[in-house]
Amino acid sequence: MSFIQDYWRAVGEILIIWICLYQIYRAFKDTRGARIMVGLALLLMVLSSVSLILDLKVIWWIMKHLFLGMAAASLIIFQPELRNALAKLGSTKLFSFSQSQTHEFLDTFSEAVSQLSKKRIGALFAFERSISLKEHLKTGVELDSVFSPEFALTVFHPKTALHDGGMIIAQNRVAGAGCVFPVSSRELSDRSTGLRHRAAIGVTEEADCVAVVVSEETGQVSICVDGKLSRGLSEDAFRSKLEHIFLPKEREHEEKMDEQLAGEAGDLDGGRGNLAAD
Ligand SMILES: Nc1ncnc2c1ncn2[C@@H]1O[C@H](COP(=O)(O)OP(=O)(O)OP(=O)(O)O)[C@@H](O)[C@H]1O
Repeated sequence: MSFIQDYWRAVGEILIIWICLYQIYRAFKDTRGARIMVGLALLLMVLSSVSLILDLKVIWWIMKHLFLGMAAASLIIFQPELRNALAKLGSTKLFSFSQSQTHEFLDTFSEAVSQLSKKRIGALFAFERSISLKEHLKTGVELDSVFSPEFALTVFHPKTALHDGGMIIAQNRVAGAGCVFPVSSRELSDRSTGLRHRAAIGVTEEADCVAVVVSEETGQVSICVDGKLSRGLSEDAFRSKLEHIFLPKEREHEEKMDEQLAGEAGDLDGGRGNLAAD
């Protein structure tokens, strides 16, 4: 009986450890520090196995202490990702605005992006969420203005003083422009990715913000969340992605209604088919 209890406890422990390790792997696999950590872990595993098998006591002792060092190092290497994850845990509300206010803002914002794209005016926006973007505000000019398409077109016009850099939007207002965002140094599949797009990736890797890029070269519109860039979005796809991010509940509800209506339409067609067969 006690053997079975011990057996299940061991199985449970192994399962819990694997689930935790897998979740940690999933959360960090695309991050900048992941390769360093995987390399270090592999090196430590090989050295510890060799020292255990050959009974090399001094190396084993060093390995044991290095594990502790690695845990401390991971806190430093993954500091932005940990900050992000903890902020997500701590925040329950991303927008302190009513759904209708956010809806209105998204309409205005989509209109601005569409005009920027048609006119091929390069632009970069970062939407602040639970992690403050104050440190990036300091690199540009702090503002506190109502957002409008005309405002965005003026700021990003290539002949204005503020066009270089990104605009920060916080609480549906323009908090600053001409801000310098951290540029991601990650290796990207598309090697031609320029600095504006890399800055969008970089700032969303460091904070939980959402970045929107309009390419000056192609007019393409992209959204970046958690360092993942969705490029070349059509107007509809862009709008729907924005709603998914900022109005997730409303979007879910709409999708459910669509599915329900499609289902009902299918039932009706099926019914008609049966009647015809009869
Ligand atoms: N770190 C940064 N933070 C904010 N904006 C930046 C940063 N680096 C570059 N930019 C903006 O990007 C512009 C240069 O973009 P670049 O052509 O290198 O990028 P891109 O991704 O190819 O964009 P595009 O498709 O618009 O040309 C700069 O003029 C500047 O306004």
